Parts: sequence; structure tokens; C-alpha cells
Amino acid sequence: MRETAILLISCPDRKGILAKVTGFIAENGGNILHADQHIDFQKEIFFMRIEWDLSSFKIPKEKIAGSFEPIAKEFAMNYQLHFSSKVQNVAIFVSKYDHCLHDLLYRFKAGELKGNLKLVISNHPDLKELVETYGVPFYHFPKTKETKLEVEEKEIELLKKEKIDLIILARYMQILSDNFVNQFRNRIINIHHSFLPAFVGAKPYHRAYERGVKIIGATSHYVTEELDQGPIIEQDVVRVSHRDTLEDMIRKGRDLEKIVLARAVRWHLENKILVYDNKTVIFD
Ligand SMILES: Nc1nc2c(c(=O)[nH]1)N[C@@H](CN(C=O)c1ccc(C(=O)N[C@@H](CCC(=O)O)C(=O)O)cc1)CN2
Repeated sequence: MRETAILLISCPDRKGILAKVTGFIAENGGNILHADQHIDFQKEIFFMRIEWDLSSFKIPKEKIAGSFEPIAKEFAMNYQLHFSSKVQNVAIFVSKYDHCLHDLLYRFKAGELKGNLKLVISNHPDLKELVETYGVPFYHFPKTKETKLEVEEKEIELLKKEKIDLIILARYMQILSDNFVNQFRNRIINIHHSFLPAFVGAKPYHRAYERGVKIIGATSHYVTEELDQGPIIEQDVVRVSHRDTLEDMIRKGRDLEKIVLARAVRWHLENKILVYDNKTVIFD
């Protein structure tokens, strides 16, 4: 598999950005494989994802960022440089609901998600056996309101020891502290079981059923300090009707949760997500 470099760029929009970036790659022998850009005309911001083959690129990997820096400065770019050879280490947090966990365990084992699933953390012991059948370490960190911060310190210590790059909250029922969120900014993905911003908070299926909605949904988003308010990565919906019981809605909703979370994780692991102004640009 050829190794590629990926640049994710955002900057004030102006003429010549595309030419400058593609010129930098071409003049140094890179073969561009994917290039996509978007402009937020309201905010006059330019966004770009460009990926190129490194096999004939003249600049050594460790010098690419330094060589690109003058262009970044000239255009006041925020940029991230990634390499396809870097397989991200992943941790999953769960509580007792297991449908998203089952789905993710299978997808990682099947190689559908290009990540290294290093561990699962839970505030309950219920899912230990399931996780360990996949050969993945399971860590039980019980939490109460009183012990939450102290337990989080231990979790963060483990996450750093294992060099975790991405955390997935697969129906994890604990609110993460500001300190935790801050240490993993835009590297914690949550699945919320509603079509946000509808039904923020607890029991969205029950509230949707009581409201008599005709559409239910699921939303994956980056976790921020404010509950369920982080940058939305992916959403999907399904129709429901008066014929659906609450159990029918939960069943239909859980199918959505699994696919919406998997899409978000895949795009993150493939470096296809740019975050700005609490929103995302998805280069898929
Ligand atoms: N800082 C954040 N933490 C979490 C977020 C978030 O957006 N920001 N999303 C939640 C997931 N979630 C809804 O999708 C959610 C989970 C838990 C709760 C809640 O009230 N939990 C109670 C404890 C409940 C229990 O012990 O069973 C609490 O933490 O006090 C609301 C919404 C994950 N974390």
C-alpha cells in the first residue's frame, strides 16, 4: 500500500491558494491523489484536504511541515499534516448499552476501521466478557459524582500510557469533565440517539415517542464541555409512524446509531474532518 501525506488546511479565502499548495506538491515530485476544497462565503474561509503519494516526493517526511511553513505563513493557514502510515490508537468508552460496542468491535476486527483498538473502558463490569472475546483489554473504572474527577485522572493516565489518539463514547453514560475534554479536544466522538438539536439530554427516544414525531435520528459529534453541543460530524434519520411502539422506535434508532457512529469514526481515522466554529467540513 503506497504511503501518502494528507494536508488539512483552513485560512482566509483569497486567490492563488490552490495553485500554491498544488505547486508545492508538484514541484517536489509529489503525485496528487485527492484534492477537495470548500469555501464558507459568509465567513470568507477557505478549506482544503489534499492527499499525495510520497513514493517520489523529494522532501523527507520529517521536513515536510518545515518546508510548507512559508506558504502557511503567507496565507495565514491553520493546517494539519498527517501520514497514512500512522495508524491511530483508539479507546472505546461504554456503560451498559452494547449495540454500538458490538458493531465497533466487529468493524475493527474486520479491518473496516483503519485504527488500532487498544482498549475498552467502562464504568460498569457488564461488557467485560464481550470485549475480551475480541482479545481487547477491558478496564472497569466505576464512577460516582464524588469520585468522578479522581477516577478520570486514572483513565487519562491509562489513555496517555497507551498513546490513545481517538476516544469513542459508545453510549457511555457519564459526563466528561472540562479537564478531560480539554486534554482530548476534537478527539472524542460521541453518539447521541436523537437528530440534534432535537431532544438534547436524557431519554430522547421516550421524549420523541411522547411527542409523536414522524422522524427519529442519531447524531455523532465531537465532545465538548457543553453536553451534546459539540461539532456535528454525521447524522441520519428514519421515518416512524403511529404504528411504531416505543420499542420499534428504539430498534430503528439503534440501527441508525451504529451506522452514524461508524461513519464518523471512519472519517476521523481517515483524516477527512476539519472542525471550525463548532461545525465540521467532511471531505468524503
Ligand atoms: N463533556 C461531555 N461529556 C459527555 C457528552 C458530552 O457531549 N460532553 N455526551 C455524553 C453522552 N450523553 C448523551 O449522549 C449523556 C450521557 C450521560 C448523561 C448523564 O446525565 N449522566 C449522569 C450519570 C448517569 C448514570 O450514572 O447512569 C452524570 O454523568 O451525572 C447525559 C447525557 C457522554 N459524556
